[in-house]
Amino acid sequence: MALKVLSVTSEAVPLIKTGGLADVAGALPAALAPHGVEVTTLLPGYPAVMQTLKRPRAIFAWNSLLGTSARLLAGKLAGGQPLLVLDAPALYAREGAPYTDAAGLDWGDNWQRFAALGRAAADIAGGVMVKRGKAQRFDLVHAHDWQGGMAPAYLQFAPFGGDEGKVPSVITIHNMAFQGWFNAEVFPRLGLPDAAWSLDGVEYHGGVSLLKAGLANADAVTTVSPTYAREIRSNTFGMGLEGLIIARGNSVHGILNGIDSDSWNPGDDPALSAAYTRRTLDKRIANKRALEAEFGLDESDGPLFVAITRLTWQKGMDVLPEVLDHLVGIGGRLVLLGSGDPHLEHALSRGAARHPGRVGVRIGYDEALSHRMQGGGDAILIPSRFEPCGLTQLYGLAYGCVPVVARTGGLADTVIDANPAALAAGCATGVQFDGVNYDSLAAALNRTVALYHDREAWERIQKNGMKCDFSWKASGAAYADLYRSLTA
Ligand SMILES: Nc1ncnc2c1ncn2[C@@H]1O[C@H](COP(=O)(O)OP(=O)(O)O[C@H]2O[C@H](CO)[C@@H](O)[C@H](O)[C@H]2O)[C@@H](O)[C@H]1O
Repeated sequence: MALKVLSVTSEAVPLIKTGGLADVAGALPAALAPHGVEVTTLLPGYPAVMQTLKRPRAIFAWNSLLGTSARLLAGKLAGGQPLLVLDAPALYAREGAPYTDAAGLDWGDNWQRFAALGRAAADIAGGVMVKRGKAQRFDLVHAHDWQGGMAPAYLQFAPFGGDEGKVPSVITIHNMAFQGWFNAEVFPRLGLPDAAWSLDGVEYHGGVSLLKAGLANADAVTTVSPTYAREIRSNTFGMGLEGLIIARGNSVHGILNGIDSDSWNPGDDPALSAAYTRRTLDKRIANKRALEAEFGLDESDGPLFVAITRLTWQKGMDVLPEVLDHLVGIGGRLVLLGSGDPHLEHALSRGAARHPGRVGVRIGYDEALSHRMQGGGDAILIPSRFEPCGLTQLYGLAYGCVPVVARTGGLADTVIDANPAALAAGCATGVQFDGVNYDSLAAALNRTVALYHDREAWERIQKNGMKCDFSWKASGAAYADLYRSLTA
């Protein structure tokens, strides 16, 4: 019998995406299926999600889910896997982004929007739905980030059906920086017993943290790379939650993200002008020319850097504008696609205006363009200050767009620096540097440009990256093993 897992997430491709969480939550069902695990995804009913439901079927209704009426709709993901959508119009039927309004401010009722998601998950997993007289329970709940964090807390402190309904849970940290902290006033409205207002419960610094609620109460905690799993034991990366991570000891696991090798395959990618494999790398040049044209850059055989990113401090995007003059000075060019902090958007756009024909910036979000950039750029810049896993370096490896990365988190775990030993052994896949500041990034750019001009070495690096297997094969098996260890 397949193990039935309920994945509780606020994003999943292709339905709704603001970042990497969506890629991972969207890929998990297919990644787990070969291991005898049936993953059902539970998503909030944002307008973007509701629109995709074809003939939605209501399979359950709450009169009051934390004070609001809600229905559960059944649907299917693109791959045919089961999807549940929490249709609670008072919480989700609004214009704007999943977490913020049109002005970019957090929705004031985010505590309720995502506590309701957790409450619904605990009810569903505990068997609130009854089919032919039989409660439809799940074997395990897998919650993601702070938005899913209340599910383990409800399963622990207020399971549906009492102790009978206790279902084991896992929480995955995709980003420790977002902790879902709210004032103490929300506690009485969560429907939890007083015992939950405690060190082992949801209380955190005099308020409620949805992420802490999950970390303290899930049976296992995972994060998305082994290095980040170690880093979050320190205060720099743990961001206040390091003590709890240390206390959870061996229940904390680092499982690397995989990539969806069907959507990210340069040999068969409809977004590219020219498909190619590592055996036909010479065809890549057509994509580079197309990218230059798309961004209005001068045609050149020099290195073309790309960056595809949320524009935030995490991603080191405050350092990139500072280093632009240097990048251009050593013969490089850059095309950037991203959105986020308005100050960073301006700084980068100003940089592009200073270097016409050499630097192109597109502010916005564009999935197909991100593919064209991986397929036409020579190297992808990822100067993150912290990076739980990172996906764009994995896409870069698959596309022969050599990753130039800060040595942190999953970037440290997935890229082999082209140091003399790795070059001699013929196993380098990219460039790593330590510390995110002008000097370190400028030095990494110098090293990359020098490598680029050694055509033989560069091609070797590209091909090594393209040979790497960062599909979900190994990580799917690791999640399945973890689930089984908790349900045995
Ligand atoms: N403007 C744009 N246009 C088109 N596509 C864009 C884009 N900006 C970003 N993207 C895409 O969004 C995704 C971002 O992935 P990252 O791994 O960098 O995640 P992020 O920091 O959002 O997520 C967190 O969760 C993920 C998943 O666990 C971790 O890998 C990561 O380290 C952690 O910070 C990639 O698919 C990228 O191509």
